Amino acid sequence: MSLQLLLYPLDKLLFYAVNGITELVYRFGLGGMAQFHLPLLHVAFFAVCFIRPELRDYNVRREHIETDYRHLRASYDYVIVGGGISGCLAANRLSRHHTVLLVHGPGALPNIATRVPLLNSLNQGEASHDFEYKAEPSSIPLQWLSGGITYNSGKTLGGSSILGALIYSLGRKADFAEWASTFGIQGFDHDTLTHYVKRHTRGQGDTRGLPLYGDRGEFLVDYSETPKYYTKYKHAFLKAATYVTGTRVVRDHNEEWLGFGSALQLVEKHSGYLSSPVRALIEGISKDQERRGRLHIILESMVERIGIVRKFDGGLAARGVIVKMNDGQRKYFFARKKVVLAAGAVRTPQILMLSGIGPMDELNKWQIPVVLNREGVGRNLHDHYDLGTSSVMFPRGKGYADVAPTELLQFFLSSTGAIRNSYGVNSLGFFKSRNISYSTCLSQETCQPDFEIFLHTVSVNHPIGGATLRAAGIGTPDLEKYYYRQGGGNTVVQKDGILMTPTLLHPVTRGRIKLRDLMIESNPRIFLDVLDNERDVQMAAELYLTVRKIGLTAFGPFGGQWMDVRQEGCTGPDDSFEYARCAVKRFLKTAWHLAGTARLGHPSDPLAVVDSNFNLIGVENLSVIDASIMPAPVSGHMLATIAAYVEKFCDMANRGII
Ligand SMILES: Cc1cc2nc3c(=O)[nH]c(=O)nc-3n(C[C@H](O)[C@H](O)[C@H](O)COP(=O)(O)OP(=O)(O)OC[C@H]3O[C@@H](n4cnc5c(N)ncnc54)[C@H](O)[C@@H]3O)c2cc1C
Repeated sequence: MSLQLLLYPLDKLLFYAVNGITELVYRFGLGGMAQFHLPLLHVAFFAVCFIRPELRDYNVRREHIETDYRHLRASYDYVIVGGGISGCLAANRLSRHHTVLLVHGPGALPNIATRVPLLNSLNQGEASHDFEYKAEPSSIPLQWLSGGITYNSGKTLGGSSILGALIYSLGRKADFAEWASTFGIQGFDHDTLTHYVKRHTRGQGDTRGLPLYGDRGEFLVDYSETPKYYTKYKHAFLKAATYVTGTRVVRDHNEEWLGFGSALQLVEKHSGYLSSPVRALIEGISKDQERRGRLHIILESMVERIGIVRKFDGGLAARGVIVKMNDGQRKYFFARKKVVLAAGAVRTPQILMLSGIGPMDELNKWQIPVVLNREGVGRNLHDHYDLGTSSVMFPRGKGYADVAPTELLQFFLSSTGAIRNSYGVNSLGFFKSRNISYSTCLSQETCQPDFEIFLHTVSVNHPIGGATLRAAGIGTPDLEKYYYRQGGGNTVVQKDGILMTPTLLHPVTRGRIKLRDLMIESNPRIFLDVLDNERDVQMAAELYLTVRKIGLTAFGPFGGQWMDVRQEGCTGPDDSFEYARCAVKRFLKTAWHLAGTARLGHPSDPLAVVDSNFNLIGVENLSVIDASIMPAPVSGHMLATIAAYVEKFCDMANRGII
C-alpha cells in the first residue's frame, strides 16, 4: 500500500479543516486569505530550512532591493516607471551599461507565498498585492459574477507576474505576421522574438534542448509536475482532448502551434520555487555591489507625471518624472537618455493621460493641458477570456483529485508534487475552431489557434481553487449556487473534482481605459464590453461544448459528471448550441491578460501610440515597453512575448540604436 493511501484519511481531515477555516475567513471577513495563512507559512519554512538550506531565501528582503534614499541621484541615464516583468527585465539589462532608476508602484514587497507555486494565487484579492480593478458594468449581463468582472492586477514589485501562473508560452508565427501586415510593425517576427527568449531562459532536465529556450538565461523553465495519483487523469485528458480537437500530443506547446501536452512554467527544479522576475532578475543581481551602484530602486512610490518640454525646434521631449515618494514628498528625477514606461496596460495610459498625452475628449473632460493629442492612448484594450470553471466532479471520495495538505509536506521535503504547479496547471493545449466561417486557414504562418484549454490539479472545491475564483469576483453565494450545493445539497468538501479552464484566444471585442479622476493612486476605469458581438458568442459556445465533451470523454469512465448546473432562462438540451450560446454569458471571466492600450503601429496610423523602435510617436526620449504595446492578442500567454520584446528594446538601447 502506498504512503499516499495510508495518509489519505489524515489528508481528508486536514483538507476539511483548511477548507472550513477558509470559509470562516471569507464569511465573517476575518481578513484576507494571505494575511491569515502567511504567518503559518513563515514558521513552516523557517523550520524546514534547517534540513533544506536551498529553501533558505524564502523571503524577499527589502534591504537587498531598495536603495537608501540618501544615495539617490538627481539624474540617471534611464528612468523606468513600474517594476512588472517589463520593468524588472529592463532594469536588469540596461543597468549592465547605464545608470538606471526603477520607480516601483504602491504595492508591498512580494511575500513568501509568491515563492511557492501553488500558493501564489493566495495573493489575488489582497489589497497589498492586487489593484483589483473593477470593470464598468457590461451591456451583457454576466450573471455569474456578482459585481461585474474583477481584473486582478499585480501591484507589488514583479507586477502581475507575482500573481500569475508563470506559464511560459510565446505567441505564434501568425500572431506576429498579423502585427506586421495589419499594423505595419517591423522587427517583431517570431524568429526575432524566439532569439530574444533564448537570452533570458534556461531549460532544466527534460526541457533542456527544447528549441525555444536558451541555456544561460535567468528564467528557469520546467514542465509542470504530475503527482502520481494524477497520472491517470492526465493521460485520460490528453487522449480525449487530442481526439475531440483533432490534434496530437506535443512535447512543447511553443514548438508546435496546435496540440496538447504538459504545461511549461517558470520554476526552479532544485528548490521548487517560482523563477519569478523579482527573484531571477532583481534579487539575482542584488549582491553585485557594482551593479547596485548603477541600478537604484525606489519602492512603494508612484510616478505622477512625465516631465515633457518643448524644444527650440518645436518638438517634444521627455526629460524626467515626478515621483510621489512613499514618505509623501514629491521628487523630480532627470532621465539623460530615456523615460521608459512599464506600468502595465491599465496604468501606462493613465500616466500618459495625466501627463497631457492622450485623446482630446478625455484630456478636455478633465481639463488637462494638452501636450500631445494621441487618440490611441487608452483605446484598443484587449484580453483573453476564460469560460469560468468547467469541472467534472466525482462522487464522494472517488477521484482523489484534490491537492491534499500532505502535498505541502512533500514539497517541504523534496520540492515535488502538486504544490510545484502554479495555479495547479498541469497540462494545456491549443486548437482551432471547427467553424469554417471563422477559421479557414490551416498553415501556421497565416492562421492562429482559436482556443486553449488547461487541466488543473486543483479544483473549485479546493480552498485554493475557490480562493482564486472569489478573487476574480465570483462571490461565495454564486459558488454555492452553481457548485457547492448542487445535487441534493452536497457541500463542496464532499466531492472530488477536476477543473479545466477553456480560453478564448482572439475575442474581437476591444475596450478602453479612462481616467477616474486626476489622482495617480485612483484605479482608472475599465470599459470592456465582453461578448458584445455575435462572433465571440459563437466561439465561446463552441468552446464550451468542446470542453464539456473532452471532460465527459476523459473522466466519464472514472465516474465523473459534468458539474455546471443548468443556467436559468436558457433553453435547449445541455449539449446543444442553443443552450451553450446562452449559458456562456453567465460564466465568462477574464484570463487576466489585459493589453493593447498604447499600441504599436506605423507613425502614420492615427491610433498607433508607439513605433517599432518603442518610441512614443511625437515625443523624444519616451518609450513604452509593457503589455500595453501589444496591438492584438497573442495565441499564448503574455510573459514570454513581453519579455522577448523588452529584451529586444534593451539590446537596441545598449547598442545605441535607439
Ligand atoms: C492572476 C494572473 C495570472 C496570470 N497568469 C499568467 C501566466 O501564467 N502566464 C503569462 O504569460 N501571463 C500571465 N498573466 C499575465 C501577465 O502576468 C501580465 O500580462 C504581465 O505580467 C504584465 O506585465 P507588465 O510588465 O506589462 O505590467 P504589470 O505586471 O502590470 O506591472 C506594472 C507594475 O507597475 C507598477 N506601477 C503602476 N503604476 C505605477 C506608477 N504610477 N509608478 C510606478 N509604478 C507603477 C505596478 O505596481 C506594477 O507592479 C497573469 C496575470 C494575472 C493577473
